[in-house]
Amino acid sequence: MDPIPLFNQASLVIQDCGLKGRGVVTRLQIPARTVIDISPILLFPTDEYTAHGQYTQLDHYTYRWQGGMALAMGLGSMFNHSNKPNVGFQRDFVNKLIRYSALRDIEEGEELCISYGPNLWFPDMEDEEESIREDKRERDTDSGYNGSSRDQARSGSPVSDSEDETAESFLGRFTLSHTEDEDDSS
Ligand SMILES: C[S@@+](CC[C@H](N)C(=O)[O-])C[C@H]1O[C@@H](n2cnc3c(N)ncnc32)[C@H](O)[C@@H]1O
Repeated sequence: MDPIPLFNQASLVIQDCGLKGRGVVTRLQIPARTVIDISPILLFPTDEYTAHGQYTQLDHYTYRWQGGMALAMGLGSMFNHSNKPNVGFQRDFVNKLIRYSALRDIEEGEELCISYGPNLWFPDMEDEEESIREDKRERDTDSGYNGSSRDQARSGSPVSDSEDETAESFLGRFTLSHTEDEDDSS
């Protein structure tokens, strides 16, 4: 798939991110704390989601929300997961939207990832991809090539925690049963 530029965010593209499927990549540097996107959400009430949504593709995309599960309309549904996210998000229950912002300076060519939290419902391919990149770097170094800017950016240091909410609130099928307890207690 050729990278698809986004009209409202000229520096961002949706592109094939290998084993993770499609993802969001920036073509320009993004300073820390920049608001990257504001996605309105579509709310699925708990009873509807429990009866139907959780058995569908929606379950790969929905966020935990007050009163149910929410689908982020726009970029919010396209961020892949990383254990070292460079994007944080905050849910705005009143206005029914999610704000995404840069947790650190992000380099040109980096994929923008959030954290889905500890309970993933798929094998995390980030490590796999990193080892593939590492192998490639070793081969390229042997051949005198120094690697692309993206390769270098992706091997950077871990991201520090942010006051932004991380994706303990991003839910997949295996964490659904915790939803209401956690929401009720907050
Ligand atoms: C919200 S979607 C992200 C967009 C998705 N890649 C796509 O092409 O539509 C979440 C899904 O992306 C994939 N995904 C996200 N992060 C991943 C990762 N680190 N490793 C493997 N798969 C990942 C999983 O299939 C997950 O269910």
